[in-house]
Amino acid sequence: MDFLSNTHLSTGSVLGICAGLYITYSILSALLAALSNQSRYLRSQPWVGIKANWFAKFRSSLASITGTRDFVFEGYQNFSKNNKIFALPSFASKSWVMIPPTKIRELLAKPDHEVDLRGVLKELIASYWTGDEDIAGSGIHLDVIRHQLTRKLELFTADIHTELEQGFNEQWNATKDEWLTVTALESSMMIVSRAANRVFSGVELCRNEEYLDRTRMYSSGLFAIAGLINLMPLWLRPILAPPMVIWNRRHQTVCKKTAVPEIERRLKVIQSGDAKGAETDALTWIIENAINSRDPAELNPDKICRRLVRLNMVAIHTTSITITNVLLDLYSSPRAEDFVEGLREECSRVLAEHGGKWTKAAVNDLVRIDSTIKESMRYSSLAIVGIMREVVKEDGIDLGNGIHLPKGVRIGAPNVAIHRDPTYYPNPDEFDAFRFAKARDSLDEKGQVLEKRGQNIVTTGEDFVAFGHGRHACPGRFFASQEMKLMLAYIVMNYDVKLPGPRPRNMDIKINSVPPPKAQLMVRRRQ
Ligand code: HEM
Repeated sequence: MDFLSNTHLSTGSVLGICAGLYITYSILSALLAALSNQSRYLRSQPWVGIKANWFAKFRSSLASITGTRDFVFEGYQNFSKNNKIFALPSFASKSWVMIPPTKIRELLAKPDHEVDLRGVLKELIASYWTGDEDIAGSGIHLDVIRHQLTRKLELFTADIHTELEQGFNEQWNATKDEWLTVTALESSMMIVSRAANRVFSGVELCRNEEYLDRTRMYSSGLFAIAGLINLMPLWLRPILAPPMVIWNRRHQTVCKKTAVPEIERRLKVIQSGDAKGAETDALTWIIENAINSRDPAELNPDKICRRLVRLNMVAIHTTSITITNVLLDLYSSPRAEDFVEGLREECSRVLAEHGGKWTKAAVNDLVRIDSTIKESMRYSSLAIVGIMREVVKEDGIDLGNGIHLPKGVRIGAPNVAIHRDPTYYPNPDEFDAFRFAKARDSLDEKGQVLEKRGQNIVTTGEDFVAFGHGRHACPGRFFASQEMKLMLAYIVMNYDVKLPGPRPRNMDIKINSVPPPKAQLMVRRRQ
């Protein structure tokens, strides 16, 4: 007994000493950080959201959990409009230095060894704790998105449409006579995930409910856990983060169980040189690129599976949230009836012109559909702060007009405020579905759609930053826009849709804004 209680005591003491050391370490690091160049620099900048009261800095960082949007609008009016930078508090993470839209081009022209995106993205998903650091933000699956997927989109239009149709039949299984209530975000996520996985890994996996469920749960779990980890002070993370991720890893294990047999089958086919035996999709391209890399580790089926899961992670939530916003914005608009009529007219006309089949060329002609989605991305920005970068150049960077940002400073752009700036968008607080279609919707003397450059959804700019901008702008946007356009076209042609009440407000959490998970739609098959 003595021995046991002694052991118990000594374990307790060791834990106590460790905790003590850790807290001392945290306080020392906080003091050192406060003395660093970066902190001195931040202290000398104009801040938003800080009121003259007790613990002002701490209270403003706490308020940033749900109040970042207001801070950004305040800073935009007071500083960005005068081409100045401002500092934005951020709870439990580095504060942001917000640059005005006029400086975005200059920032994005800087090479990656001066301003870095990857490190910021890795931190947002807390990849140090949540895992897969070896593939997060780099490598073969990203090359596949950038090159093969975007170039070969036309091969998949019909397949995506087939899966969307099946997905809607399952998720929005309404009749012509009765309204069915569906959960907007959840049902969209199911439909998007099925259609996207057809292109990522073929018919078998995209119709395997367990695989789809687990990839979705893994991503949602990871985003939620990363969000919580990022809210924790640094010293608490090593204690709480490891147990938090254990359960989520289980989803990844089940994904592997389901997908690895298919991956091994493909590996065999492709390695045997039977090019025709392998389906054309992202999985095949990942394997081909892995073979070309001449790195045997890349051919590990587990690693290939983790890449497939990562593809799901970057693609499904972003697309589902965006299409949910589109539906909530469109059908809650006082002009919904006119917009929907205009969209239906366009879809029927374009489909007839293309022989009744959805092809990439047909989707390209959906100018009003394109505009409606783009308008919603402007009006209900997913990112409150975007173009996230960190200065990694030793002696900092210059952005002209005397703006110098030292190493370690985290940079962002005021997305929400740019998208509501009347200089770029007349009546910015109105959801005008055909805002971007008006210039393109007229026909020339040969009956061709007049293409006004820069109006379509995939074109990014200093005034449209929903997909980022510059060389790191979302490489999946061509794929995402094709999927979302086919989806909206399918909805307006096949369903009547209404909201059970007013549009529910999106939920702001730090720098992101998402539709409430319980937001509902009422749907009915068209008469
Ligand atoms: C509507 C849906 C989507 C939205 C709103 C969106 C938005 C974004 C944004 C804002 C960025 C950061 C760009 C920057 O900072 O300049 C980004 C990066 C990225 N997105 Fe998307 N995205 C969407 C869909 C997709 C899809 C479907 C894929 C894959 C098929 C994808 C893959 C990626 C990747 C790999 C990156 C990192 C790029 C890099 O590191 O250079 N995204 N996305």
